[in-house]
Amino acid sequence: MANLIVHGGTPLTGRIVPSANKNAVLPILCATLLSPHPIRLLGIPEITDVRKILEIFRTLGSEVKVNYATGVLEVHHAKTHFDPRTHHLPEEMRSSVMLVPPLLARFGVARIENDVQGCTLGVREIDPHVEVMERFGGVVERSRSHLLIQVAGGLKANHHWLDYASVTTTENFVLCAALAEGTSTLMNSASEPHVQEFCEFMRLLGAQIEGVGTSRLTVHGVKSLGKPEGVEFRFAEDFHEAVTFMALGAITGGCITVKNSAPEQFPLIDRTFAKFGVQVVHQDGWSHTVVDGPLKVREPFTKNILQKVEAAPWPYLPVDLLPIFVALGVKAEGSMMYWNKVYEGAMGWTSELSKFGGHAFQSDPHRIITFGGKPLQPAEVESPYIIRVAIALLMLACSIPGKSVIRNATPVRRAHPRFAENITALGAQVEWVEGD
Ligand SMILES: CC(=O)N[C@H]1[C@@H](OP(=O)(O)OP(=O)(O)OC[C@H]2O[C@@H](n3ccc(=O)[nH]c3=O)[C@H](O)[C@@H]2O)O[C@H](CO)[C@@H](O)[C@@H]1O
Ligand SMILES: C=C(OP(=O)(O)O)C(=O)O
Repeated sequence: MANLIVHGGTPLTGRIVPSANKNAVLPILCATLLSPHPIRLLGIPEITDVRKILEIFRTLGSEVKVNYATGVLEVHHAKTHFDPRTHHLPEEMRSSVMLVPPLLARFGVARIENDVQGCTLGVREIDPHVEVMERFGGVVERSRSHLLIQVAGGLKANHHWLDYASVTTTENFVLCAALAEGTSTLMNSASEPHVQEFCEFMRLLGAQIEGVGTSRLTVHGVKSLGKPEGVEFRFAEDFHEAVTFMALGAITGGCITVKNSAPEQFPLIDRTFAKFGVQVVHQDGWSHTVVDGPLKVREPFTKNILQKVEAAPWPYLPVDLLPIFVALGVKAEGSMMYWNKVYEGAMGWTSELSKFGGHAFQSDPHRIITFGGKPLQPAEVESPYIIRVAIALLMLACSIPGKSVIRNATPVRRAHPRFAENITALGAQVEWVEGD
């Protein structure tokens, strides 16, 4: 685990181009395994989860050439092989589960370890994924350490309706359906920007997908994916990172301008910023915040209710962004309620906020209330294993004059390449210290 040491109190200001969205990059990397032809990806971020997937590709015999300085990845799964007795998919990241469909499509067998984990946000279900595999003809065998999934005679198209709009289950459905025999439909599919970006990449490979961005996806199976001469795809900017940089500017009293090619995805995000007195301006492919005086929660017109931020599957505000707004709420004068409708274990870090002098109250597993604008002091805090909670704690540390320590900030490296370097260039004094 590594710690971040922060000397806060400097307004962060400048321009920055966000990196690619981890949650688009990971399913796209998994999708490359569906094709035996060369694939070139531009803008690949140097993050832990990418390294782990590339490592497994190399172990499987794929050709992988990556240059993180230029952001170019060339991957070619021509001589790839898979043996469930010796090849184990990485356990420390959720997206391992999206390697299963390509393995089933190409080798008829896949194995997934029992303990596949991601951020500690609560129960991360595996059942919806297993159900999808079974619907496509997978036969699942459970053992003490893993699940073995086999399919005889190719994947078979089907119609399925998810219990909830799960991001990676939707991506797994599309990964299975792309090469399945026949037409498949999925109801209650997820439609997050990263799901849409993943579907765009699948289309570039030749997948026939209708309904991208909606809750009903139709996929007409094709015989093969990719092109012998190769395909090239450039990742879009990560909206999580764009929001993070803008919020860092606003909380420190500075102004960070971020490249943003998709402002049409932002109306609800902009309205959420506005609840804290932060205006977002989108202009000529760039976005920045404008703050008039200290941050202040906007009073609702309805009497006797709390102002609130509700997070749920897209097109709601994404749950992964909630901690960023909690940091703003601790700083802003006034009260705000945050409602995480997805995870039951994502809000249990109010005690860390209180170490800064912040006042936050956890009302139930899904909700907290911030009573912001209290005097804050630097502190040594401990991040749970949740990417943007580590960042929310860092945001507060950057806004408070003096030295703070964010212990166990390592999850930041799962999603945001060169994060400390990037914010240093914007005026922050922050460094990594490898810890116990
Ligand atoms: C690699 C990747 O892309 N990870 C993202 C993906 O994870 P992931 O695809 O694992 O998240 P899901 O969309 O499946 O939802 C996560 C969990 O929430 C619960 N649930 C969710 C919705 C709902 O209506 N009811 C319900 O019970 C389930 O227990 C589920 O396990 O989407 C999450 C939700 O946007 C994000 O936090 C993760 O960053
Ligand atoms: C929860 C996250 O990721 P994962 O699903 O990979 O744990 C995240 O990106 O915030």
